[in-house]
Amino acid sequence: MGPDPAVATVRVAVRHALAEVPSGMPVLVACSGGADSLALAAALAFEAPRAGRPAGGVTIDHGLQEGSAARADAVVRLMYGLGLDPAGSVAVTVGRAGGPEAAARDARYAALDDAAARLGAAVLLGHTRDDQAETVLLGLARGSGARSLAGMPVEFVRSDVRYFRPLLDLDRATTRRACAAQGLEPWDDPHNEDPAYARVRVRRDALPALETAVGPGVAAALARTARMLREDTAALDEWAARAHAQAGGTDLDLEVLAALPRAVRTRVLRRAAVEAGCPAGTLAAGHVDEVDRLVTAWHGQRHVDLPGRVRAGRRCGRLIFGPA
Ligand SMILES: Nc1ncnc2c1ncn2[C@@H]1O[C@H](COP(=O)(O)OP(=O)(O)OP(=O)(O)O)[C@@H](O)[C@H]1O
Repeated sequence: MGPDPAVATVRVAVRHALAEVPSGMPVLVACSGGADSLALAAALAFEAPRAGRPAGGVTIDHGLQEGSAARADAVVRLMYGLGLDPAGSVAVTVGRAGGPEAAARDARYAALDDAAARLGAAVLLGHTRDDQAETVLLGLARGSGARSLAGMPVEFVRSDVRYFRPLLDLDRATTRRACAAQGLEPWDDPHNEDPAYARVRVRRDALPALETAVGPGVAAALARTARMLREDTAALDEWAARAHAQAGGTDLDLEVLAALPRAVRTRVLRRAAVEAGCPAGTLAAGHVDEVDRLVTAWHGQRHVDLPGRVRAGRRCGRLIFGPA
């Protein structure tokens, strides 16, 4: 008899992801102990030896709840029990910048970067299609641009570490069933049920209400929207990279800029500002719009000051980014 269908589905997803990891590179699963990453850990433990690949796991103790260290130890034991080696926990200190969720995420990724870099490993994350749908819906409700509505990519690199999300096409019900079928007991983080978080309210109230209003399959539809937007934004980014090189780095030809569609021009302006030293995370849409007005609605305004002490101003038919 073959494995339970949910177990088989998660394993196939992991097998496909492993095929994308450079040969010989070890793989680490980031496991919180929740159903998604636990099902992912079990599938990795099954698939990695068959692919001839070393595989381990890491869990992060954010230290935000009572008993978190003991729970991290339990996740480590679970991972060893599955056959993942090495398996370890990393305790992190969560700061305050950007709010509690963002601070926990920053601390978690920094710790995952370190753990993976030490082993020269790639990292698997357990985000599912439901997480993707929530991200897109939150972005829509907040009026985000295409970059944000494009949701989470299946694969990305940060700090030279390759990250993969093998479960992005699977729903949460599948990971829960896969855990149950293998006798794995996931830990349900109370934060995931806390209505103080907008994401929890979207999961609990908004998505079910949408399903009632427009019919089943809303999460899959939102994930499809994200995938299409990701392709579109990748094309626009590529166009902007070429236009940026053509317009001239941090000293840009105003005529070339003015001839570009706004979606491409604002991307070029953003790139130029960052190249001149403006920290990418601090550059808001409003800043870029103000610089854009120097190009398309100039009526004598002198310059625009940007974060990172960068200044954009017009001179002799050029838009110049430099130190303020
Ligand atoms: N404490 C943690 N330790 C290790 N990895 C984590 C931790 N928290 C989150 N992750 C990783 O990030 C992914 C997404 O995080 P998120 O907070 O949405 O997950 P979760 O609901 O806590 O757990 P799960 O996704 O396993 O059900 C997880 O699937 C996991 O891969």
